[in-house]
Amino acid sequence: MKIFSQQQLPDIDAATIQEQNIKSIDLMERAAQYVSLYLSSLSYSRYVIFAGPGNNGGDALAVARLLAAKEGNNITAYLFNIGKGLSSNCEANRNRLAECPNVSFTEITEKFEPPQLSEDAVIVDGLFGTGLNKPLNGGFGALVQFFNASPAHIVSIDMPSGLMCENNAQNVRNHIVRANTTITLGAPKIAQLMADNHEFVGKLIVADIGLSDGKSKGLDSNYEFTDKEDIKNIIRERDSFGHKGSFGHSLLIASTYGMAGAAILATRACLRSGVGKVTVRTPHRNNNILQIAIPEAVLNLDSHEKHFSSPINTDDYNALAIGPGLGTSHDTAVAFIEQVRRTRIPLVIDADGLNILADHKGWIQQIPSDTILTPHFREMQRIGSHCTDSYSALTEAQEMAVKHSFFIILKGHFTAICTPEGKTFFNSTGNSGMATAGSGDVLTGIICALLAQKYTQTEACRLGVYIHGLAGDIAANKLGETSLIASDIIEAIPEAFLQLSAKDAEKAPSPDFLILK
Ligand SMILES: NC(=O)C1=CN([C@@H]2O[C@H](COP(=O)(O)OP(=O)(O)OC[C@H]3O[C@@H](n4cnc5c(N)ncnc54)[C@H](OP(=O)(O)O)[C@@H]3O)[C@@H](O)[C@H]2O)[C@H](O)CC1
Ligand SMILES: [K+]
Repeated sequence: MKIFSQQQLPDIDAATIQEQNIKSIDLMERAAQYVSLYLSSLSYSRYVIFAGPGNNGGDALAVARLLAAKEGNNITAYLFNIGKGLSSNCEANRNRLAECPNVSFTEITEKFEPPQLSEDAVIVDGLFGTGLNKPLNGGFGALVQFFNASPAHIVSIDMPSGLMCENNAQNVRNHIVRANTTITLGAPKIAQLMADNHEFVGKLIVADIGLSDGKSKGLDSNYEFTDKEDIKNIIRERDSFGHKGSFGHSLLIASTYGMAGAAILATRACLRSGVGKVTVRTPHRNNNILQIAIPEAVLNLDSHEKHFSSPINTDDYNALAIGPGLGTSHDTAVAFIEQVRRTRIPLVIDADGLNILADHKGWIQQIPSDTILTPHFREMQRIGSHCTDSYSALTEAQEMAVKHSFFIILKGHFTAICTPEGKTFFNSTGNSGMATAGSGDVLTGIICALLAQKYTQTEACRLGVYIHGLAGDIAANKLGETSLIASDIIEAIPEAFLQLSAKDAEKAPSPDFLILK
């Protein structure tokens, strides 16, 4: 699913109207139908609707009318018409609502007497949507504070009012609605996917209102939201005649003595992700624990007892992941950069690999093109130079990906994959239970397995992040998010692949058919 910027949204509306031969007010009605359907599904009977002067307000007034058509709903609507007048569709919906008998409707042109709002009411926030062009202040700022202080449940239409579509660094945070739920129209907006805006967005629901994909107008976007359909187009069937060699050989360089768990988690995840063979390079003293924990893995022991100290030739391998539990001692850092510099196979750098780069920023220039880096927000802050919030971290990851020809996986609730071509893919799977020790090592193992199977870097990143999140969701469904640990994610990887693989799911249509393997 493509994500369009704020500037592009009016063009998408225009394309939709033209392609489907409808009027813009019909599109508004469609949006309002989705929102009112959702609101009716909540077990509230009192709805207090707040409409602004633009089309977001128009949506809200249409929602008020549609909700009023259902028996038993107690609807109050306020329209704030205090500036330069209303948009034409907002005005049309005001006129339609004025004819509706069972709505208490007030148009505010000057003074507003706020109603009593108790916890059994829903505030429907239709003040401002994607047309917001500066932070809210004055009366609207105070109105937002009134919403946020009330015990009522808040549902925002399209955007929590006051939130900008992309960059909110200069915004006034206490003048942004803190919604319980945001129903966004067509596709998510970039600001809604940023971790530090979660407190405003609440639960994010996307209403598919049948918008154009922009093709007819030649509109493209650098942002995409990866969904199940995209993944089904990426994932390949396994070659039935394949052998161990055809599914690739992954090399993992991981773990100091005392951190063997990182290597174990990454290796297990790698083995569960379809690779033919895995070799782990690790210090001597990790020998016994790794041999016992993962009998399927081959060990390549570093001569040093306790840490990675000397690089190896990677010619016999198809992909390398380096960093989980690796340590950051001087000896290891020197071996790390030597290893990375001489590597000519697809490469993933994670965890302590990123910490070493943070300690030696100049080394970033020496990392080969097409390397995958997997920082979370704090690691991105360490390897970058100017991230202060989620959006600036994303911007810096995008710039770094283009400048150095890297793939940067910025891990978070909506993990973002930034490519050398300037594209950003947001992931749609995963949950907060996955914010647990070792979860990143699992992702690194999965991606290394996919690279060894000759998925391109873009495919391996998108598929790997999706599978990792899906496995986390499957595990959380069984165990709950609170108790989830990294090993549970690995246990659920097979189920995640099963859910995505057409071949694995194929069943004989009747007993008259016998599907040969
Ligand atoms: N395709 C879709 O997704 C559809 C979306 N719909 C809805 O339309 C809105 C966007 O509507 P738009 O009219 O462009 O914008 P808004 O309603 O968000 O706001 C515009 C008005 O707000 C004024 N404004 C902007 N910033 C401020 C501010 N800080 N303080 C006060 N007033 C502000 C602006 O006035 P200006 O003179 O400043 O331009 C406008 O009056 C979208 O979010 C959806 O809800 C369609 O209904 C269906 C299709
Ligand atoms: K809104």
